[in-house]
Amino acid sequence: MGLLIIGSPLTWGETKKYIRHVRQAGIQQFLHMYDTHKHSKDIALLWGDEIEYSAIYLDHSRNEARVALVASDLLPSLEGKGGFLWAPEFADHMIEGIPGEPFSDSITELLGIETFLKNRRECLSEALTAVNPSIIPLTITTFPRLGCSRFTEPTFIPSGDYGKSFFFPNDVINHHTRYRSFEQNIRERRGERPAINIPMYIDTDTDTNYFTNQQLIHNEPENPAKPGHIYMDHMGFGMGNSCLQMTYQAANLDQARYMYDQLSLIGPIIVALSNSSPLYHGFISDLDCRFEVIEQSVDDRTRQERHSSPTSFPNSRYSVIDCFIATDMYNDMSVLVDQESYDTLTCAGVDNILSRHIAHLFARDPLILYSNTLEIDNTASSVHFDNLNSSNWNNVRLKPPPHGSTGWRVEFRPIDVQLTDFENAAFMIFVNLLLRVFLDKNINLYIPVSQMQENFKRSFKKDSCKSQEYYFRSDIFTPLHSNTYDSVVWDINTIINGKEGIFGGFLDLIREYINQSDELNSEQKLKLVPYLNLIRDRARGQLMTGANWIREFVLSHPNYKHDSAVCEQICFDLMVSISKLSNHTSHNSSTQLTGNNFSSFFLIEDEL
Ligand SMILES: Nc1ncnc2c1ncn2[C@@H]1O[C@H](COP(=O)(O)OP(=O)(O)OP(=O)(O)O)[C@@H](O)[C@H]1O
Ligand SMILES: N[C@@H](CCC(=O)O)C(=O)O
Ligand SMILES: N[C@@H](CS)C(=O)O
Repeated sequence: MGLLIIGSPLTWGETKKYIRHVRQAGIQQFLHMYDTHKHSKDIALLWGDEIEYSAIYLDHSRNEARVALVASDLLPSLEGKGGFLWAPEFADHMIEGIPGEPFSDSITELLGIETFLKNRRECLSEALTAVNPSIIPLTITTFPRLGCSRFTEPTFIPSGDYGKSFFFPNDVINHHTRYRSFEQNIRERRGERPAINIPMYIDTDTDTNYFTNQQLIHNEPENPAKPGHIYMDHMGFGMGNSCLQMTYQAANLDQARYMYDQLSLIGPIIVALSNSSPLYHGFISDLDCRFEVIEQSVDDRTRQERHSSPTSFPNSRYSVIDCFIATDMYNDMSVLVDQESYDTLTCAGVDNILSRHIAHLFARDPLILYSNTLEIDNTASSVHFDNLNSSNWNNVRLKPPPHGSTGWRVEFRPIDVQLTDFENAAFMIFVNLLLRVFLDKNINLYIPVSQMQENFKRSFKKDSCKSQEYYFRSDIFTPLHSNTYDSVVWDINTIINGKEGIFGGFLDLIREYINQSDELNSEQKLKLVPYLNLIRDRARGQLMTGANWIREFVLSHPNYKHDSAVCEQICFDLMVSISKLSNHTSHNSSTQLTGNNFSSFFLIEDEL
């Protein structure tokens, strides 16, 4: 959702004049929040999810599926509906669902998450049906034919204006000024339209020059499309994709910093288990995750910054983090900072590591500015801080307490949204329990940042749950400030399910934690099992990820021509199948995406 301000956004030309002002004010706003809350403690582990739903129009008369551009008009009437919060997202077919109030720190509450998600989907479904009975909410990460001809309902044609997309009409963007300004200002700062090139899955009859040979692109002074790649040229190809995010409130600032680092470190493992997005722009890709597509779609760096300048960022503003914030010991990447921000923070008493994190975020330019918030009381507002914090789209985000009773929060952001409520619930439960284990046992997952970044790269690849191995700390029980460490390279199955004599596995730690907790009775413990079995069986390679399932669906479709293309009929059938799956799957009815052996996971009380 991001920071939604009502007002008139400035153009990029105007915004540029205030960059230093925004940085200076943003740092003062951070310092105010920091000073007020640096000693806050014993705050409860509240948490909440964010799911980005897609409104999909199914045209049964033509067997075509399209994205339904309804969000801007629908959202006012959704306010408060069902007790949920509903928010806009970048594209007008996206609607974000958030709990009305954050969930509590009770483990018992986790048992109701799937029902909560089903109710939220049902609530949105009713609202969409009232607009048009042919529109349904799906939790797909990417619409497979995003950017192909007539992919929207109603139909819009790309304008063809200079610098704009050849494929993606700006009418697809949500009407809130935030999103339209992002698209324009990122493009203007960059100096040209985004160029997203994603490796294509190559089959026997694939035309690897499909995009390079397209007439419009071919006429460009320099062909931005790469052979053997799926080419996309608009921010919406990335930010039009959906994820599942979870936000956790920490007991205090130190714990938030620990959570930020550890959640970042487990990111690649959770990504590999949850990948759900192999299709882009009408083609099958060689990736399973949306992350690198979004990374390229919002890359606002100029050509010079991207290619040579040693004083500029090596990556996009949507990226994996470059430094940990609870310790410096594993920070082996050079980190660009805004020096003035860093000096102000350190002079005000913020330690070097946290100062560097904030000054690193502040080395990016603010992208959107509103004339009505330019001059603001820095002790009463965090608008300029949030401007930069919320447009550094990293795999994790530290969120300072804006007001009153809220604590320091950490947002876990890397994973694709799952096709079904059951799977989304499973990942919320798994990450939540794992985080509790980490806090309970002071688990130490640290490896160098460079190895964590390499893990992420591996986790985005095709079939990364089975085909890749990941750097992992060989002893995760070493004290957090111990200065000896060793990393090994393990597969996901070892990390999740363990290997005799080597590592017990994350699920074993969760099992031990649940068995020691007196919060759940035997029956309640059993209810957690199917969710954890999903994780167990994906890690074993016995259950497909969403990405595997989607890829197989396309490859085995009778209309598939071995050319890597996802035609209208395949796309329609896929959307219909996902709709059936998401409406009918419960953990004990599906054989496709869930496990069926519920009994032997936990030690049940009778057996204790
Ligand atoms: N005090 C809290 N502790 C933990 N989670 C919270 C708390 N307050 C809100 N959340 C959760 O944080 C998530 C994001 O909330 P919200 O949309 O209000 O924040 P935001 O800053 O606008 O988000 P984003 O960073 O995604 O733009 C939701 O899941 C919400 O339930
Ligand atoms: N849709 C984006 C996240 C947008 C946001 O920052 O909230 C993603 O899939 O990562
Ligand atoms: N969720 C993103 C989309 S651009 C933001 O608002 O920051």
